[in-house]
Amino acid sequence: MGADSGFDMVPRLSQGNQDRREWERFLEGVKQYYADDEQVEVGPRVIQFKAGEWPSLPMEGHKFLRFSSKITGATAAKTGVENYIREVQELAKAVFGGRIRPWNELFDVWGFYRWDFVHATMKLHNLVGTPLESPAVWLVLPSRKDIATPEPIPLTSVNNQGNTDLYEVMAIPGRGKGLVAKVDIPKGTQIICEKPLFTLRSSAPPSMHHLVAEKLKLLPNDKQREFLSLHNNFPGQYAFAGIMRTNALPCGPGSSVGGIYSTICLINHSCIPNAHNNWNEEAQHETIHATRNILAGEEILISYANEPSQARQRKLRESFGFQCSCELCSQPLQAIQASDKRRADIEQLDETIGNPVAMMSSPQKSLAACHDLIHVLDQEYGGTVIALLARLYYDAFQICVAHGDQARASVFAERSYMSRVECEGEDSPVTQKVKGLMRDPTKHPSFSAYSTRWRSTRTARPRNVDANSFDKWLWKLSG
Ligand SMILES: C[S@@+](CC[C@H](N)C(=O)[O-])C[C@H]1O[C@@H](n2cnc3c(N)ncnc32)[C@H](O)[C@@H]1O
Repeated sequence: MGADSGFDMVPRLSQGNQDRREWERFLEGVKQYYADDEQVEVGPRVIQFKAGEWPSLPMEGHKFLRFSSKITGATAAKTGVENYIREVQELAKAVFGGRIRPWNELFDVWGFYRWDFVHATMKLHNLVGTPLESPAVWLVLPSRKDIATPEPIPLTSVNNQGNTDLYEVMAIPGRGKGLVAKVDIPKGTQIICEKPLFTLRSSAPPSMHHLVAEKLKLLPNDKQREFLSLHNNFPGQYAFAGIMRTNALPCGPGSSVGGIYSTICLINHSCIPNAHNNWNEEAQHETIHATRNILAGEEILISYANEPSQARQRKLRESFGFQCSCELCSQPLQAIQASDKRRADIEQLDETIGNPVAMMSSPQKSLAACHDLIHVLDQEYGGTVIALLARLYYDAFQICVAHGDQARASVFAERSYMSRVECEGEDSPVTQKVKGLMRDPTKHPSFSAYSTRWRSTRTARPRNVDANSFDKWLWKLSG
């Protein structure tokens, strides 16, 4: 018997340079502090607490989540475990400040992370002892790769606007406020669905300021306050226009109409996002979906810009007024250059795919460019760019449909549909449109518009073949 106490790290450590440096500084602090204490050993990759059955745990490349101990009267007194917790907590606070959240179940102060999630993570690392039985001090350090293995924590309710079961608003070092996942959020989950406070077409600051004032007059007081509390990177004479410029999200790709949202506008940018925002024109609302599994304690991040780093940074600076400090932008120069090369390749392949003359005269080359693009996208974004994949599969659909190939067209439409469901939801008008084309590609206006050289029926796809052979057929690969 006994109660647990400790502290959590919220948001959890990222793989970014600043977090790595702070983690190193924290470890160095622990090392120096316990230099004369034989019970504690801090190696380059391990903190080992030797008293009782305290475990030693690997750290490199992992993310710090929880440090805790079970307090049992006699054992606690014998091992002095409470002192260790308090001391390490102070050392952590000195480096990580407000990210360190102390808790003590004895006094009904609960941790940020749920125990079932923490236990699942510990099991993955084969940690010795069990936190429920031994007077142990634990550092729980899950890595990104662990995410597929723990049982996802059931989501208790539908995730509409105002339901904060999935996330909470928190201060994020260097980025103002942000949204942080409270539980593991599986890929494809709709995290938020929100109606805008208002939408407005973009215009020059003086007129924008005036138009926003008109919109605000129509809102109730609490909604006016929500707008006024949003961040402004362009303070000055036209403050309302500054808030719009900092926060508005386009109502659809490339739209000059922007929407303002009380919650969604608190989501920060990452050049490698883990979530996707989408405007549903029919329902007139914006949704946020997880584009990969997001761990409890991770910040929820969307992308405001996708270009190679120089163009991207310029856009973020000039259009949105900030210098990006995301995981990618805080990588060493060499890694950023490698990413730039991939993003330039992505742009180049996009151009090739979108070239109508090539699509008409040499569709096989256009299809090959789609195939190449999948690999570059995967290398750059690690499978988190469902929205880009949805578009890519739709491009491949268009190439096939324009040459009368219903079999391939319906497979590509199916893939595009599945990606759309994951990043926009079943009820998105675009998802529904692609679903219709998946069932009957001939409904597309450019069916057989360029030629019938690839003519096939919808059911002519190969059956009972392995994935490799199917892919060879689908992409018209030789060999
Ligand atoms: C739409 S707001 C997001 C919420 C905002 N952090 C807040 O406190 O209200 C966009 C602003 O957040 C900050 N921000 C977002 N992503 C960032 C990033 N990757 N690096 C640095 N600042 C960021 C910038 O100040 C940006 O103008």
